[in-house]
Amino acid sequence: ERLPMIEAVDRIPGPFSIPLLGTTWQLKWRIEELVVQLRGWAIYYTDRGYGLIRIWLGTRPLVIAFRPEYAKEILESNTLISKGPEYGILAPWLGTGLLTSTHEKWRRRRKMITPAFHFNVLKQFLPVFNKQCKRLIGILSEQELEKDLDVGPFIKRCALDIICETAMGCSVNAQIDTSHPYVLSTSRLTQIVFLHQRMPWMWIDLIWKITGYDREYKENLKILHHFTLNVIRNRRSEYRENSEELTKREKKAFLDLLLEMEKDEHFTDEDIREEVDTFMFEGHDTTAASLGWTLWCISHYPDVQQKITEEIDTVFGNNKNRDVTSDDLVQLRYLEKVVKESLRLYPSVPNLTRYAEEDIILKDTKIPAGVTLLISPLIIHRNPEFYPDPETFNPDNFNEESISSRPSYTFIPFSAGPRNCIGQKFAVLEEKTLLAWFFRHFTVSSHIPFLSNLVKPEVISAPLLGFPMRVTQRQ
Ligand code: HEM
Repeated sequence: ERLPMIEAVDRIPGPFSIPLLGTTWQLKWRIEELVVQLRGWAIYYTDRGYGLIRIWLGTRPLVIAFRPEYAKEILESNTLISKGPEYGILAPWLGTGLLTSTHEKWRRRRKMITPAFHFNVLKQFLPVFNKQCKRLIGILSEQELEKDLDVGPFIKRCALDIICETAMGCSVNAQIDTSHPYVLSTSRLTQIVFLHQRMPWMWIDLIWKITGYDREYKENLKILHHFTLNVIRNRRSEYRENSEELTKREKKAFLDLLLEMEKDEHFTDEDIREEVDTFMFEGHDTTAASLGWTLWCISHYPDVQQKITEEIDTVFGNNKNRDVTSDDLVQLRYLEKVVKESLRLYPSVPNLTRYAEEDIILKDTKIPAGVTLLISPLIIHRNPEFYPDPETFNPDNFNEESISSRPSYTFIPFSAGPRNCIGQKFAVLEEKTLLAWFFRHFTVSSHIPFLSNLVKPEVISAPLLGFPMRVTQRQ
């Protein structure tokens, strides 16, 4: 019964494919070249009037939507809410938490968890943001600043500390203890997940096992789950003993909010663990990548940096060490455009997928059940039809007039529709806070050509060269 599906898929245009290997043999091996190749196809097929192309990953059909109007139709759909099979590798780690669950379970959880991301809740996290960003500034100041510094790992550990404390209410102090087992396992797991997604032969159980990845994956998962479950159990027993006191507590982590929701719905430790692990997974690498790219962009655009520091100095005067407040963040409007523009050029999640569980019609194309639909923010965001000079970093792209001149779904770093990113406000607050600390203390510059730092579209958009730059203390 695969035959009608194969026929329907092959009615969609796409590069030459052969049985079994599909298009895989044509795909560029180096991941950063793959982006260039996909963009090439996007231009070739859109010039010929197509909005969709198909490729075969081995025997798995993938239909790529290059244009915003297709992205809109897919992402707004209330039925296309399941993720593609490449999320399968995340199942042992994240269970069926918010990112990976579907249907009724996802709907119920999404409704329950949404209030935990309300602005008033997020505001409570500012002290955590401030504490960790201040620590980052201290650590950066101690580095040898006479030569280029890769700021990536520093930012990543700061983001990890922030998400750990806001999600679980406890600290792993990754910024100080860089070899904490939880920190090492988290980063190794992300690498292994990507490796699995990228190499179709790893989908064969036997190969996955004999190469040793299966064992390594499980070992790291054990460390990670052990840690999260311990935190949850301790917290839960605190609640049992002293629930009133804790309900009144001002500084609450997401975990506390989940424990409070228990009154309405019984959660097992595992139910809570999958949500906490999901926040941990989704909530730090994404933000760290975005911040790294933002600094990369700024280090190449001194005029933008000038405007940022002027705005920051207007808000903070020369008070370098005062905590950032939510009022400050509202005033940092130019900085917000900078963050958005860097998410345009370098969306942390380069590709999104949905799985067609039944036959559907997209515009006038039949998509048979079994197809994975892929939307690439990375490619949509660099379409010259919507962004005249797409590879130039230009925060003015986010002036009101520019925004209103573009069709919808031309800027989707947080996805859109019912399954959009629940943490987007959290992410922007965190990023602005960190940048407000950073640019009160430092400036950045670079002698490496801007566009030579190609994007590696891994689970997140990783930089080919890291984020090396010259960091200078401000006088
Ligand atoms: C710059 C930072 C971030 C970016 C670019 C980003 C991007 C995204 C994107 C594109 C999706 C949709 C994924 C898909 O459809 O497969 C998503 C979902 C999600 N994000 Fe984020 N994210 C960021 C930060 C965060 C943070 C800080 C949190 C939590 C504190 C978070 C939690 C989630 C969750 C739970 C989902 C799943 C939502 C659902 O399916 O209902 N994200 N994010």
